Amino acid sequence: MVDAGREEQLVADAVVGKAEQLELEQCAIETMYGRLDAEKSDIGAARARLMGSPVDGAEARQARDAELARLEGALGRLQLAERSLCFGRIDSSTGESLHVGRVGLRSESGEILLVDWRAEASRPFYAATLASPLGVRRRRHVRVEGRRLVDVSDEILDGTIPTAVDVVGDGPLVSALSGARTGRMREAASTLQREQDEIVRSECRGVMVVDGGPGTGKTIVALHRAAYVLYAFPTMAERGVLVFGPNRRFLAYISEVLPSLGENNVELATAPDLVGVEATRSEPDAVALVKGRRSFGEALARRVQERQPHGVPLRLTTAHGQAVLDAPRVDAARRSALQGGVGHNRARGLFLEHVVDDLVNELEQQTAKEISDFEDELKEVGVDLDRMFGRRPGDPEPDGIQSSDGLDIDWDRIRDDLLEDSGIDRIISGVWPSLRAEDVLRGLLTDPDALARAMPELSGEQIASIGSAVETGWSRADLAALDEARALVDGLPKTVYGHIVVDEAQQLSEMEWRMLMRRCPSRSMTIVGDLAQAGPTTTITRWEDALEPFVADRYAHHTLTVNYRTTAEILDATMPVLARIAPSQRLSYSIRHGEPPAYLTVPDSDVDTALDDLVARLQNEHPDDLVGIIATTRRARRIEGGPLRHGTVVVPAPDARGLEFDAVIIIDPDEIQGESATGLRDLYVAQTRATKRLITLTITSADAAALPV
Ligand SMILES: Nc1ncnc2c1ncn2[C@@H]1O[C@H](COP(=O)(O)OP(=O)(O)OP(=O)(O)O)[C@@H](O)[C@H]1O
Repeated sequence: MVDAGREEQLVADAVVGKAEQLELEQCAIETMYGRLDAEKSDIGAARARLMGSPVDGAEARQARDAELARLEGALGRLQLAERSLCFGRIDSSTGESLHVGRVGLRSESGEILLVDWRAEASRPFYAATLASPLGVRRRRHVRVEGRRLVDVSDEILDGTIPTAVDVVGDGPLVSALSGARTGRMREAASTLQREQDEIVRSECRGVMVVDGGPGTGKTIVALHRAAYVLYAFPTMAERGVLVFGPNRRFLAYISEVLPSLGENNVELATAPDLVGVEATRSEPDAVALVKGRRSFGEALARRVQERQPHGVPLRLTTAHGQAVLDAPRVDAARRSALQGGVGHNRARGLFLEHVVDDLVNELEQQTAKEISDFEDELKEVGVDLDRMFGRRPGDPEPDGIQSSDGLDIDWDRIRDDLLEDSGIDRIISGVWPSLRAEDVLRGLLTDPDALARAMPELSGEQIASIGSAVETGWSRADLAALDEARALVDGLPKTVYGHIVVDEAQQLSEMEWRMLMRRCPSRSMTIVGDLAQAGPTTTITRWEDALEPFVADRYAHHTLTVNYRTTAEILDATMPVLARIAPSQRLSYSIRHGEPPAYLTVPDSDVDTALDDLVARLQNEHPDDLVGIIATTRRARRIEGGPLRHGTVVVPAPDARGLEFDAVIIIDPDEIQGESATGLRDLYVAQTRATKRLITLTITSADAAALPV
């Protein structure tokens, strides 16, 4: 037992200890910022020198531009490291200590001042636990504002007693998670948890799938993984890293994470960005669903194949003679032209070359035969050809075939002529016309018979409506189909990536998986998603079904289990819905507690007033809260079109995936549930967006009174 006087002394020691610690850390941090400034100015000077030095020739200019780009990249990274340059420190049981932060820094004499969070040396900062301290005695979280140290917080991991130089406080994770949301996701390099860090730092260079319930940090892991790939796998980084998300609202939400991790070289894209075409038309989910199936791509491929010759001979008439190439020869030419997935239009040129080669061969043989027949005829009538051409006995036979006037036939020139011959081109166009990808897709969408064959589950009415909608623009499902048609017609996309991160991957249709895989020939991907949150336009219900066509079973799979977003009370309230949409999925484990969810009922005519009252009350009680109002698409549009409610964001339930708010108001679970075939999943998504407060407004028939339940 510690007596009162001794206790006071310990507290006083701790206070002095903390003040001293803060002072020491502040000194260390000032040194780091000093080095950061020096490195920035060194790079600035190197850049100025380079720009001022003369360059001689294109090669030297190219080399200089590459070096300039490298220096600018390095400078950009250092500039981005300014905020929270250092956020942690580990002290080993043997007395060594290491500061961890956004970039690596060394003093002028080469001594390590700061280690990049992605470096191997930083691993214990994330991986050490009480059960397995990995030689770490103390893990310290450091909080700076501007360049000023604000606080430190220590965890003692090796079981030793904290001393006056240890500042044991609240976990920084809890304070990070309890803070108000801003509408933009924040990076979490300083609080990445062990199970997350293991995935981020994985040595796996192929495909990695990360799933887990809502709020388990899948997006956080995916984005930190992208930053890690850029740091640790330079060859992948050189080929580019893409983060693919379901819509622009989501991309805007995550847009600040990578820059604040010092990485500006990552492309963020949605399907319209990849395809370069906007989806301007909506369509029934049932139609989008079948358009997203692989069989739709196969129908497109058949349409393109039908514009190539199969089992037919080719009759060719040219100024140099006529020839018929039989069907096996035409088929062989087609097959070799199509090798390597070059696409119909480029293959057409190769097919023309094969056909012309065959034609020249044929003409050569025909000419040789004609000459030899003619010679035979002349011999028969007694003409001595040797005398006629002045050949003496023992002279070699003429090399190649000669025309009757004694001149060599230049078959190479004839070949070149034929390649340019408009007549031949017309004949080839008859069997292998040049195509436009848009026309191929439009052709299929407006061909009721072909559609009925490709999509037997659609009604005649739906098929007719697909055809008539084509002229009014492309739908979201059309984009992947257009991408597929382009690959078939014009070959694989020019822009590919060394690594692709896919978020909300449960949303992808089979055609969208193909669209992404086309852009990642190395099959190096981080795929995160939650199949229980899948929307109505995907047929994928298991990761193996999505990946098998591309990598068979060669992929790693991790499941995250701790919920960092939602309080335990809110999570519990989602259990009945989860049990219906994904009975085999276990609820994640929440590390935070809070208010129980609230339920209100109002008549339809009072929804707007009830919403106003609710928002006013929330803002009064919790002025910093960001409030998400989630409703059906129709209702969300109506609310958005009404008066602006400051501090709120209105989101249609199908677009809420991935987002989060301090408080969420759900407007009518039944309406959301009835909006689509997967409405219950949309409801689950809506219920799992709140970090602190969840309020559900149920609409009753007009005459029922508003009553809290
Ligand atoms: N290690 C961490 N440190 C700080 N915050 C974290 C950490 N891990 C997750 N979070 C926070 O928890 C919240 C949920 O994380 P995230 O959005 O990545 O979850 P998710 O699994 O992608 O959810 P959903 O399935 O709903 O898209 C976010 O606010 C995120 O910043």
